[in-house]
Amino acid sequence: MDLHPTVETTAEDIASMETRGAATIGAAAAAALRVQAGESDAVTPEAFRAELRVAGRRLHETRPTAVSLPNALRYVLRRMDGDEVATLRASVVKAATEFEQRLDRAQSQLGAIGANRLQDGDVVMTHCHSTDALACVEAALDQGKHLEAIVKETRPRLQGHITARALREMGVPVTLIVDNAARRYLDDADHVLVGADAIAADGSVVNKIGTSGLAVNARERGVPIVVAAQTIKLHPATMTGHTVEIEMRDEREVVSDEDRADIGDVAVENPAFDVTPPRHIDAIVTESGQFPPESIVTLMRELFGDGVAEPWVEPTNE
Ligand SMILES: O=P(O)(O)OC[C@H]1O[C@H](OP(=O)(O)O)[C@H](O)[C@@H]1O
Repeated sequence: MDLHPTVETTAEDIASMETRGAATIGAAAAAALRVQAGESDAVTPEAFRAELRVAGRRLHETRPTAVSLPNALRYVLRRMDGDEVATLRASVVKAATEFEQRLDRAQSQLGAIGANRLQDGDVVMTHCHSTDALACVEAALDQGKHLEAIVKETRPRLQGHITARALREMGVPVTLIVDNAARRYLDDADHVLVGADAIAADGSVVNKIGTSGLAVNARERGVPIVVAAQTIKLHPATMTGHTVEIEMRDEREVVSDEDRADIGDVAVENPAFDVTPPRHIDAIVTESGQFPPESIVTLMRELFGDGVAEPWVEPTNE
């Protein structure tokens, strides 16, 4: 069975974080399935279905935390339908395209909702780089509000630099700070605005490592913490008690081989994400409205029912 090279390249780019950010990963995975379907030379429907499932599995095994990835694969693979290769192909291509359109639409709807929380003259503190969070800022700017930003650099991968550049391009004055300076600068901030990689049924938010400490400090300083997250970030399996796996990345992201040799024999840990409990979050902004974290489970039930299978398992009841 041949996987299209695009699937392999997409998977490698996701694993290396060349392609990163929860929504972007989901979109890239859907696009890779579209290529696999479009270019497949499978001659039987069974072979075609099997090929798409293998592609889904390859894409899914790249990074474990951002639930947008399995949610995207599930969206596309569950709509794979037909008795012939041609119809199966068309169904996957259609679903992948539809998924990408929904993602874009959801992000702009979410932006408009999030923008209502931001007042003219406000200062937002950001952590990492979130396209959902930036959509809120962009929508507020479109409403004519003036905003400023304090941007945490976000060790070890420095996604704060991406955020700083994006905000500067929007015309927002940016102050870039090291992560350790966050508490000091919280007194100058009106909001902490972050994205999410996964949201659990109890309203816990899994986001870039450092988010939970920032949220605790923000609470203590009285600065509201807002999470901008499309519903694709809702983690359906947490409704039935599953926990979210936290990705552990290579220690060389934290310390170079040279520095490592210099320091000597120590353990280095590099978790990519942490969990912020619902009590430290003021609101989760989605395209369906903004929710106190404790009530997000209602939205999850509405969207997913009582639970879901893995994306590559053929549905039995649809
Ligand atoms: O979907 P959007 O809002 O763009 O990004 C959501 C989240 O994805 C990122 O993870 P990473 O940099 O891929 O590890 C950050 O944790 C960010 O908050």
